[in-house]
Amino acid sequence: MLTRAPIVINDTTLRDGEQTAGVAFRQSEKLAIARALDAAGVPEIEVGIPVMGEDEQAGIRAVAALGLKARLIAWCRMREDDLAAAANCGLSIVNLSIPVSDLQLSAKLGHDRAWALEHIDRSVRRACAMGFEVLIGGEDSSRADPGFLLQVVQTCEAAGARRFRFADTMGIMDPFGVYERFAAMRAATEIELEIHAHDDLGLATANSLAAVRGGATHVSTTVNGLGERAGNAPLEEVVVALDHLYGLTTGIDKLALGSVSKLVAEASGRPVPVNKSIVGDAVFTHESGIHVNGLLRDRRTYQALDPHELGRDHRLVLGKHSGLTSVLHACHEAGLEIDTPGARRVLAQVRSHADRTKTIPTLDDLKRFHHDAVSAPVAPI
Ligand SMILES: CC(=O)SCCNC(=O)CCNC(=O)[C@H](O)C(C)(C)COP(=O)(O)OP(=O)(O)OC[C@H]1O[C@@H](n2cnc3c(N)ncnc32)[C@H](O)[C@@H]1OP(=O)(O)O
Ligand SMILES: O=C(O)CCC(=O)C(=O)O
Repeated sequence: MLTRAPIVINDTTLRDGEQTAGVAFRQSEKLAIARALDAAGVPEIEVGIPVMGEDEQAGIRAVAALGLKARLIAWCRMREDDLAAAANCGLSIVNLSIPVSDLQLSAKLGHDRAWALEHIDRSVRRACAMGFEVLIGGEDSSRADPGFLLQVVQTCEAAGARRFRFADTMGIMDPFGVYERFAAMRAATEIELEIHAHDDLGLATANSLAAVRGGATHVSTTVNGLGERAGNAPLEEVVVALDHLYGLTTGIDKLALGSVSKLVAEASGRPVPVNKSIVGDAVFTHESGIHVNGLLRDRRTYQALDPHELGRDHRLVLGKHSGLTSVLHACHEAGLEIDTPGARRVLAQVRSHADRTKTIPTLDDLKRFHHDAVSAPVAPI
């Protein structure tokens, strides 16, 4: 367990989440998602990208007009036109993004490290003078020279930025590397540090936790892990893992995670896989005979998380891997009397049903198997 101040979640479903190829939220959906995140206790929401134009700005203004408790952030490139657009949106916090790897600095912007440091200093001061609270996004931080990155963070701090966001833009880091980079930044600066992890190697949540261990105060997330390519660190995973593994609170209501997930799945047109951690439909469903037998004796035998924490419950189903306990239990629950030899006959039918249909038998199926099993002639001794 870590003894620390609450970790602040900066949810970017409405910005990086919407950057998922093919996803576009209507204004009504943006408002509904913002409301749901706020009601769940998400303290920061990255609302959109003002420089995209009037429609995007209108959407951001509409979210701002909701009067939510959450702090709302506009994502900007580190450019004057982006800042001017943000000034049109009624928000007081901007995230100014600048690439910090040599590759992106030179290939995208045609500049070098010295220019970047000067540009950060100038841009932060300008944005502060415009009355914004300034957060800095270090795009491609994971491929930046580690020594240069510390200079970047110190330049942000000296110029008056409140936060530096380390973006593993390409999702190429592992938790050990992330921990080291955050520990080094933490030792070099007092400002807030945020991790923005992508999931290209399936490590976004693990990397976010490693960043927290290394000193991150803030974590970027998206609902259901929506986002560029393989997506971002999923809100639901980060919130539950921080709580379970480190005892760190985020102030987010775990009971709300399921409904927020459904809302975003629908609005994005990206269904949640049934086995998706925390919010997947099947993550508390058990078929295997040994597991069901254990769960019925003591839930802790095969319970990673208490589903009640998420407003859910275990579901025990019959299938190819069931054992006799499962069949006896299912029959009992359905009010069907059966003895052990009868249950063996039901089990044979359950297995054959699973092989043939690749589905979980319904209550009607079970009643039919039961009827066949109890009316089957008893084999002569
Ligand atoms: C890692 C991330 O997620 S970064 C966020 C990415 N999100 C998006 O791109 C979604 C929204 N983007 C858009 O709507 C458009 O790309 C806009 C409005 C930002 C820019 O549109 P356009 O002016 O048509 O530029 P275009 O998309 O062709 O190219 C991007 C420009 O941004 C510049 N740029 C990229 N990152 C930065 C940065 N951090 N700071 C300054 N300039 C940047 C590029 O060099 C390029 O500049 P150029 O037009 O002078 O060549
Ligand atoms: O620079 C930032 O603010 C982060 C941008 C981003 O989404 C990323 O790098 O993946």
